[in-house]
Amino acid sequence: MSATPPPGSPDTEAPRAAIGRTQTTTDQVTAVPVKLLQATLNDAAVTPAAGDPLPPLWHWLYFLPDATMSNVGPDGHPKRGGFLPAIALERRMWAGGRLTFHDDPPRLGDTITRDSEILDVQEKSGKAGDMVFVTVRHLISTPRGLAVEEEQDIVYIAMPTAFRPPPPVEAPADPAWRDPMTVDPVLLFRYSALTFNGHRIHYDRPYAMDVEKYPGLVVHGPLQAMALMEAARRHMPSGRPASYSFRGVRPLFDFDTVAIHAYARADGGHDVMTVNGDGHVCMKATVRWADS
Ligand SMILES: C/C(=C\C(=O)SCCNC(=O)CCNC(=O)[C@H](O)C(C)(C)COP(=O)(O)OP(=O)(O)OC[C@H]1O[C@@H](n2cnc3c(N)ncnc32)[C@H](O)[C@@H]1OP(=O)(O)O)C(=O)O
Repeated sequence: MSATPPPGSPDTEAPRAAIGRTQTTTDQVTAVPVKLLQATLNDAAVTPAAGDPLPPLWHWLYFLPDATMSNVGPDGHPKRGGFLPAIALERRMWAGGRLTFHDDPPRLGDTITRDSEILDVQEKSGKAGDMVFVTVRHLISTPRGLAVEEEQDIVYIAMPTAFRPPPPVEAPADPAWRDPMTVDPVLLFRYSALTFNGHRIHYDRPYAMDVEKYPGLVVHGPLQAMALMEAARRHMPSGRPASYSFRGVRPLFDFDTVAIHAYARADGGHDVMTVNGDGHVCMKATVRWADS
């Protein structure tokens, strides 16, 4: 385990030396981000009140990165170094995650604590070339105890010279349900603002296209994961998600026509996925329901 270097200082150690590094942060579950995300997701939910439970995944509205402008890197994220290892590969993507939701969620008004640990740093070679996956575990607690266990996978890839999408994965036929999802630059801007995510691929088209070589603005992985979870909850109103896992398979863009497909699983859960206009899966997620 290594001590956390100051933000922006290059990690002189091997990236795997960061494994075991820990960080604890606290925050307050306030109403304004909840109201603004409801509006952003076109959700006509009632005004949030003290004591209301946060829907699953909505803890992503808290514990936001607060790097000063002088500590922001060229991609708009906090400069490399600090808690996360300073990976040299320039292009960062949110690759996936796994969550367990305990019985008593964070509630409006709670002071919440996030205990984070770098669980793994793995160099891999894939179709996109050399990659480094960093897995971070977050344990989210309220005054009543552990509420959410989460593992996040972040991937770093070399800056490409041209956009080379992963091989397409066709969405299976005959979904149990299929909902349209509208994505556009305003949605992406609002989600970036709500999560204080400065990554320029989501709102700065010249940067996204000229520097990272995407064909358009990239839809956030966490936004897709949330949209999939919200769709699953709409269709299963009496279900309580017990666990959730998701993986970004293919980038989704602001110009795409998007649908959310769902497929019932033999274990009582659902596979849900964002599917682009070509019928290709972009994010694939699995929700398992408590008591199913
Ligand atoms: C927020 C935020 C950023 C974002 O939101 S970025 C937008 C959301 N993320 C995406 O759109 C990711 C889309 N996915 C991809 O572009 C590709 O799947 C990816 C991640 C570049 C990998 O593609 P490859 O074709 O190179 O992968 P391979 O099939 O060759 O697999 C090689 C090994 O990597 C493992 N792997 C692949 N994808 C994932 C994944 N999503 N999560 C975890 N692991 C993955 C795969 O299992 C192979 O491993 P082996 O051990 O079997 O070698 C922000 O920055 O904050």
